[in-house]
Amino acid sequence: MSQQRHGVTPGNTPGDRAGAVSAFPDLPEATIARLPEYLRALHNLGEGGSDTISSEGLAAAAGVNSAKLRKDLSHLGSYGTRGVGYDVSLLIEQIEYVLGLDQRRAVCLVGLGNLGHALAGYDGFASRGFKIVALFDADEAKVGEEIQGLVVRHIEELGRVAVEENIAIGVIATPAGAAQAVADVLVDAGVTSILNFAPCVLSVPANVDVRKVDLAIELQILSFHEHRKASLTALPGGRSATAGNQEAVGS
Ligand SMILES: NC(=O)c1ccc[n+]([C@@H]2O[C@H](COP(=O)([O-])OP(=O)(O)OC[C@H]3O[C@@H](n4cnc5c(N)ncnc54)[C@H](O)[C@@H]3O)[C@@H](O)[C@H]2O)c1
Repeated sequence: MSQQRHGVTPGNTPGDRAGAVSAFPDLPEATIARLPEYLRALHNLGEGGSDTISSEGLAAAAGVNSAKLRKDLSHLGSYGTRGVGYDVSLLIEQIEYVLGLDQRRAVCLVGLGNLGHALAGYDGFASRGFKIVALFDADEAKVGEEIQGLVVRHIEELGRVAVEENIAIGVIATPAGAAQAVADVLVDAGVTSILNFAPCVLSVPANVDVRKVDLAIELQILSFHEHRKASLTALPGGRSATAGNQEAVGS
């Protein structure tokens, strides 16, 4: 889990223009985790030519329940128009504003092994507003290697490069045993957001946000659901499994 901070940003938010919110909203963690899903669905709808979308339509496109979606969007001061639905481009603007995606954030990646190579080669980050600007590894054999136009630098260069490149987010893809030391280097370099792929808990100061991605945990959660469904169908009278549910990885 991350330690999230959501400060108040005074001023003219898109929500203000819609006449709804007057300050930066303090959002529930679960709502924040769903906003990127809504955004992805809205971009797809917009590209498909939709100007407006009903809450049911957007909920279906995002794979969530429509009551949950309406509640989430009400936190942004977005209620849609009865009989019309939500304005797709306005809602994109509102969500991008709240997620801070109206600013491009520089990202560095530490650990260029199997996972690091895959992440460095993924072009989906740039299209969603994140640019990987620097790659670091501790292995001299990897330093100097070029991946997607970036040269892998030694981890010792991180402090200087983080300042030069104004790095906002550090991604850790090292073995678990090295992750805390890497997190310390990132924190010392002034990086206050970390995405950790290593299977370990990081200790960081209160002003640093950490998000952890662990696909093995997601598989274990699915394993629980498989186990539960099997136990339900095994009940006397053959009760069927409950309706499917979808959650984004990491939410
Ligand atoms: N989150 C997930 O779902 C997921 C999936 C796969 C792997 N992982 C984790 O991601 C991490 C990387 O996995 P991998 O298969 O790419 O490992 P890998 O061994 O192939 O690569 C690790 C890289 O980290 C570098 N490294 C080690 N110590 C370092 C340090 N102090 N500073 C900078 N770089 C350092 C190594 O030189 C190497 O290049 C592991 O912790 C693994 O458990 C997570």
